[in-house]
Amino acid sequence: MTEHTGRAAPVAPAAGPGSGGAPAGERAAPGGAAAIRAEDVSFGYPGRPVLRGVDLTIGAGELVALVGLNGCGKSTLLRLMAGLLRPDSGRVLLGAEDAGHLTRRAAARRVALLHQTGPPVPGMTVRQLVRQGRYAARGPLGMLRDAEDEACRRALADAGVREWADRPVDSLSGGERQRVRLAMALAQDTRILLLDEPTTFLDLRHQLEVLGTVVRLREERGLTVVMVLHDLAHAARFAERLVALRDGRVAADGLPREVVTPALLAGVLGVAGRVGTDPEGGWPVCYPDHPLPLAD
Ligand SMILES: Nc1ncnc2c1ncn2[C@@H]1O[C@H](COP(=O)(O)OP(=O)(O)OP(=O)(O)O)[C@@H](O)[C@H]1O
Repeated sequence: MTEHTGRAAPVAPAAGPGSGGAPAGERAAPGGAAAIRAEDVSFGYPGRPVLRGVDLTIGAGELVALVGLNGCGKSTLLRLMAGLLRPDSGRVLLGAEDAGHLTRRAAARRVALLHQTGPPVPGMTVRQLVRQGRYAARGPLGMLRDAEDEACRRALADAGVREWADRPVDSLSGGERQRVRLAMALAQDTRILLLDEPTTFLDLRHQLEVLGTVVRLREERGLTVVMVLHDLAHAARFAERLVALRDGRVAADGLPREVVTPALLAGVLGVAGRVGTDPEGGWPVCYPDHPLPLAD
């Protein structure tokens, strides 16, 4: 994995995509293209409504952080964007295509989703697991394409896990496995990357390294990235746009320096606190104080 300086990609509001004064949801995407568009999306599990009328456009090339309390629907929204769930009403478009009409394989050629999975298959090596990320790129008979080995090699290197390629995944620590999951998602080689808590289990150093890698890959390859982060400091620093969900709805959407306020902390994240500005980087810095009772 390439070293990241720690001086994050100040996701240059002035020059970056998504900058400008318009509300983020209405902002024109770079080149005018929307990579993902959720249109009035509602979804629930049996007896449990989760998302209620979500309208959200992610422009091609944007780097967006999705934040919100546990259970507010962040992972569910990513699964809808990945075509793994179908909305009860509304629709999710990937480019011009309705994600709900795509086969799993077709969706996986467009979108890679890093998510928390169950325990690894005993004895399966890192290389074997990362190769599974190539399933959508294979032919219907599972024939390997020439590009497969190269894509896997590149994904192992990008995620910084090449040295573990021949180790069984079940012999790795939680943080090491998390980076292997990132490699598996990168091996899909898609233009859209959805990352559900990509820094879970990682020590601070590796959190910064993984987020730096995401920023770098997005810049180098023009990827569209939506990542769920619980660490608001990281969301504010590494993403150029922050979307907050509350009770299954978009409660805030905009540039981190506009959106990260004491009102967001209190009203959306249930925390009393102050917000300052990093003197060097210019991104917002939160000083959370104490939890607040959650309003219904
Ligand atoms: N497969 C499922 N069946 C039933 N309910 C589910 C299922 N998956 C999630 N839920 C419920 O849907 C709601 C939203 O879950 P989701 O995982 O999208 O939340 P989240 O915002 O990602 O939470 P967290 O921050 O804890 O990961 C929660 O109340 C959860 O219990």
